[in-house]
Amino acid sequence: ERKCILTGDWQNDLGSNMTISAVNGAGQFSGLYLTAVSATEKPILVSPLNGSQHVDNLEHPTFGFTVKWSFSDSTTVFVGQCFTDDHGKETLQTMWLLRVKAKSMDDNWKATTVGTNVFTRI
Ligand SMILES: CC(=O)N1C(=O)N[C@@H]2[C@H](CCCCC(=O)O)SC[C@@H]21
Repeated sequence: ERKCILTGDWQNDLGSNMTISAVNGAGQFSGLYLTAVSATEKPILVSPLNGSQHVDNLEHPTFGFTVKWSFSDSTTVFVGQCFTDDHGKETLQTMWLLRVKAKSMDDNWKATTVGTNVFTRI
């Protein structure tokens, strides 16, 4: 069957790149995320990510990871699944929640955005 281990380099349709390190026996991994876009005006810097994927059944595993942005007070969580097409091409179909820091509780309602995004290997 077609296995999908997330280790490696990925790019999404915004042009953001991520590198995922070795996935350990428990499915845990870390990595680095370089976003091509940002909600802040601050200079973009590489940011750390940590997450885990299912490794018990490597057929189209689900995963999740968190990016703690190094250049802003925001955090993004990604959740998704790895699919492999008939030619062996892998894609990560994800949804994400970006939480930016709200100035006060009054701004809490508008501090989380959601989106979908697809990653392919580079
Ligand atoms: C994959 C995807 O859609 N995104 C991506 O690659 N970059 C943007 C956001 C970057 C946030 C940077 C930190 C900040 O602006 O405070 S996370 C969701 C979106």
